[in-house]
Amino acid sequence: MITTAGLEVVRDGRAILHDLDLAVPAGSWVAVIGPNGAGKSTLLKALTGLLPATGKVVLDGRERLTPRERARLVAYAPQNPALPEELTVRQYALLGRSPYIPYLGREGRRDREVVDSVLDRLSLTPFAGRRLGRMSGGERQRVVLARALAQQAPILLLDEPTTALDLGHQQQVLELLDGLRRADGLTVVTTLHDLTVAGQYADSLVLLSGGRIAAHGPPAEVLTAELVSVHFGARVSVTGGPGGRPLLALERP
Ligand SMILES: Nc1ncnc2c1ncn2[C@@H]1O[C@H](COP(=O)(O)OP(=O)(O)OP(=O)(O)O)[C@@H](O)[C@H]1O
Repeated sequence: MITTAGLEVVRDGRAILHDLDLAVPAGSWVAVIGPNGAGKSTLLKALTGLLPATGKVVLDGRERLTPRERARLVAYAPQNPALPEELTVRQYALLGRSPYIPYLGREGRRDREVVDSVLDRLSLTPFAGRRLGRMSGGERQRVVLARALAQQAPILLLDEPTTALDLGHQQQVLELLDGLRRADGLTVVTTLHDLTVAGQYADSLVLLSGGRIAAHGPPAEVLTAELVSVHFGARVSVTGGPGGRPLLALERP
């Protein structure tokens, strides 16, 4: 569903991503992990076409897409988007329907139904009429996700979708994403800082370090104490959890 070949991003004269070759199969969930500054957010932005990059990015077999085609194919939720404070939750989520609304047209019944359903699934219905400037950090993060999900695109690129969420809402969002990809065959790429969570939900992990792929594979192959020590400088113990998926715990030095 997503492939890159020789993907390179240079910003302010400095190479941020180097020669990345990636393949994300349709219907899979790939988590991009790595230390701060490794290039995770940059990779997601390059996949959306938001950043100038060299090399190839092929989405659903296509290298060239109009903005409208791209918006129907890829939904992207950035880490900390600037939100228009005066818009209500519902108005903001409706922006996700823009690729389906004719030029100079208005949203229709189907658009409103999709948005209502997404707000419901993210427990945002009680906030539908509330302005974004009056929402908490975690509530705003769920609204950003609601807009991305309302887009109903087959590829979801989510940058740290759960950082501001409490444990219950983290689980709700992660289970919702997992359910969507199983039911609708969505392809999901997320950056995630919580390595155990990444290993619990993703089919495969891409470990980025210094803008290069340091490891790529199933969670048990990437989440080893050695790789975590080398690339994060952290000491952890790794045990096998349900389904052989690794559980990591910090160890005091
Ligand atoms: N607009 C920019 N101009 C120049 N350099 C940038 C820009 N944005 C990010 N960078 C640099 O690119 C590198 C990768 O940044 P990126 O945000 O992709 O890292 P990340 O892996 O997502 O980090 P984090 O875990 O801290 O979110 C960093 O060294 C950062 O300083």
